[in-house]
Order: sequence, then structure tokens, then C-alpha cells
Amino acid sequence: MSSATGGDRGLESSLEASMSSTCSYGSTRARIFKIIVIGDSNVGKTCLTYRFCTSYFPERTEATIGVDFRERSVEIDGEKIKIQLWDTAGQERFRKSMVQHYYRNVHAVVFVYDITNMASFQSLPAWIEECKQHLLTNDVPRILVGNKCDLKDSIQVPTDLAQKFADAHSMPMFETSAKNTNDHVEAIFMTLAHKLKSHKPLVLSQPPESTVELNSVPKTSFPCGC
Ligand SMILES: Nc1nc2c(ncn2[C@@H]2O[C@H](COP(=O)(O)OP(=O)(O)OP(=O)(O)O)[C@@H](O)[C@H]2O)c(=O)[nH]1
Ligand SMILES: [Mg+2]
Repeated sequence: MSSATGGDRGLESSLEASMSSTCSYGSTRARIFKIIVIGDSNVGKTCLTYRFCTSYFPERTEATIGVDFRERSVEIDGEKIKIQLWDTAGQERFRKSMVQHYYRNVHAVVFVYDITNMASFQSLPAWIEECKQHLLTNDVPRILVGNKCDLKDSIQVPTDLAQKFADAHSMPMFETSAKNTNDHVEAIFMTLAHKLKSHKPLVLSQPPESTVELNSVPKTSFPCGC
């Protein structure tokens, strides 16, 4: 895992380098998909990305400062793909200087809210607006994830409300728990990876923005299984 905070030129350069769209596995080139994970502080972005990339739930997390990267290589239909998750800071003071980097060459966006925290759900329009302001069009696949569904007694955001919101924004919606081992975290990111993989780049050696053509996301849902 690597991380970056604002003001560090070295890290900024490595950030730019990490944005290339392919990497080598021996003689094979693998496509890299950059997925940004955004949402309010404390919703569980770091835990979700950990769960997918390491299979573990971190016992203790600190508020993310700037952005952390986690990667996982997967094989889909015989093709090696690198999924690069950008775990962004939810706190305004920890994200300001890095925001312009998040949105460059993004292949997909994961919006996260906490199902036990209505305010985190109500913040979603602001996160969507921020994406718009950074010129992310609706062609970039986006999914909505309600986290912490293991906390059944504290639910504040009903599934049907979240589903309506997701439908209104043409996003698939998933409820999950980074804490529970069998709560779809793997399936959620793999669904996204399948979607990205099915969009063949036009020319592999071009920069990502001109090589990946992405279609709009169908309406699907994946409510909490716990
Ligand atoms: N019960 C439960 N707690 C969770 C879950 N996911 C995260 N948490 C807890 O929620 C708190 C915040 O988790 P983080 O992953 O650090 O939140 P974040 O969204 O990355 O926060 P920022 O980095 O500040 O933006 C931690 O105490 C986690 O242990 C979950 O699925 N269930
Ligand atoms: Mg975090």
C-alpha cells in the first residue's frame, strides 16, 4: 500500500506514474483500472478497500490523510487485471490538496455511505456534484455502497430509500459490511471489474482517457445479505 498527501512533489510524480493504464506481468501486459472510493469520513472506505485487497478487516483505522492506494490483481476470463483502489480521505481538511489527483483518469467511482448514519447518506448529492465538477461524466461506471450492514439495530437509512436514490442516479446499489466476512465486498468490486473489463481499450498503448470507452451502468441492486 502507498499513500500520498498534498505538497509532496515526489509522491505526486509517482501518483502520475501510477495512472498509466497497463503494467507488465512477465511478458503479459495487464490493464490497470483506477477506481476511486469516496464518501464522508468514518463510513468505512478504508475498511472496504482493505477487505477487498487483503481479505482482512483492520482492527483499528485512523482517518485517511490525502489518499491511500490498495491494489489487487485478478484474473477475469483468462485476462490479468489490476484493480487499483484509491481510498480517499472523507475529512475536508485531509483531502483538499489532493482532490484534483483523485479525478484524473478515473475508470469507476464507488460512493460509500454508512447505513447507520443518515448524514452520510444525505451527503451523497454533494459527492456526486464534486464528481461532476471534475468532469466525470455519467459514462464512468459508478456504484453506491451502503456499509456497516452488520449493525442491524442501528439502521438509519432504509434500503428502499437508498435504492430510490441509486435508481434516480442510474447506479447499482449494494449494502454490505466490511466487517463481516461473507457480505459481498468481494462480489461488489468484482462486479465492477467485470464491467470495466468488458470495455476493451481501443488502443492499449494510449493514455487511459483515450483508450477506455465506458458505457452507462444498468440499474441493478444487491441488498444486504446479512
Ligand atoms: N460495524 C462496522 N464497523 C465498520 C465497518 N466498516 C468500518 N467500520 C468502522 O468504522 C470506522 C471508520 O472506518 P474507516 O474505514 O476508517 O472510515 P473511512 O471512511 O475510511 O474514514 P476517513 O478515512 O476519515 O474518510 C472504524 O472504526 C471501523 O472499524 C463495518 O462494516 N461494520
Ligand atoms: Mg479512510
